[in-house]
Amino acid sequence: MIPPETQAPLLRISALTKRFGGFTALDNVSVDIRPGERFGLIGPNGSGKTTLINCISGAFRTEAGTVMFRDEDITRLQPHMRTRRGIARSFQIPRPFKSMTVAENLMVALDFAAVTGEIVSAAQRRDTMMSILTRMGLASKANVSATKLSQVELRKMELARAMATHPKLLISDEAMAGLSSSEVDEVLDLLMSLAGQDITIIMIEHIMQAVMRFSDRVMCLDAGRIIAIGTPTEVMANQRVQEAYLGT
Ligand SMILES: Nc1ncnc2c1ncn2[C@@H]1O[C@H](COP(=O)(O)OP(=O)(O)OP(=O)(O)O)[C@@H](O)[C@H]1O
Repeated sequence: MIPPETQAPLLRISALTKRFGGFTALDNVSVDIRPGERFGLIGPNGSGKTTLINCISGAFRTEAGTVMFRDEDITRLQPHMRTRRGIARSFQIPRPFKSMTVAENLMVALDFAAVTGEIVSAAQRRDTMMSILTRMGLASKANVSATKLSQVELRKMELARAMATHPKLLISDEAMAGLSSSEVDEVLDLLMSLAGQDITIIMIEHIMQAVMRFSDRVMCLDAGRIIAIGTPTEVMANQRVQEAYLGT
């Protein structure tokens, strides 16, 4: 087996800088993320976490630096093309189509993800949809209106929609915010099981215990810069992290 640190990175971010007018939200950020890694991204409010994932997903153009994904330079690629390459993102606040059932919501995501020219029968699409819902523990909710879902079910559906694009890299943006501790465990278990299935996951999370349990490595941003990167234990013990993030 190839040791993880010698594998080619799935995602390589090099010297990335993002400015909003005169304000620098990301300042010369470089990091490699390995295939299969569970990567926690932390930092205080306004430190640049969302900006970084917007630069990875393509929502933001960058001023300088490059984003390489599976050895391809995707820095200038449109967001939907990055989705097709295998980058998916779940949003902190799920916005399902309220007039639709869970199954219909997922079908929309599957349609979006469909490769142009690929012929997939309705039965195949339905099978794919049901297998994703089963993986997410939502099979019994397939025909339920999205408006009837609980908060934790909505978060799972948001992850299911991201999974519909068959990602190699899944970026989970605060999927656990506002959930009870048992619900946090449910979503964490789900993300763990996805990570065990050939999916690399970047998890943005403010719930420290979840980050600690989930991550192989953690990176902490502060004011747009990386102040620490390493194992969860190393990062939590880092004095700059404690000062910046934990306010101690
Ligand atoms: N579209 C934008 N226009 C102007 N400034 C922005 C924009 N998006 C983010 N910023 C600024 O960039 C900085 C980083 O914001 P970002 O949302 O990336 O932080 P964050 O670490 O995700 O914070 P939080 O934990 O609160 O979500 C903040 O000062 C924010 O105000």
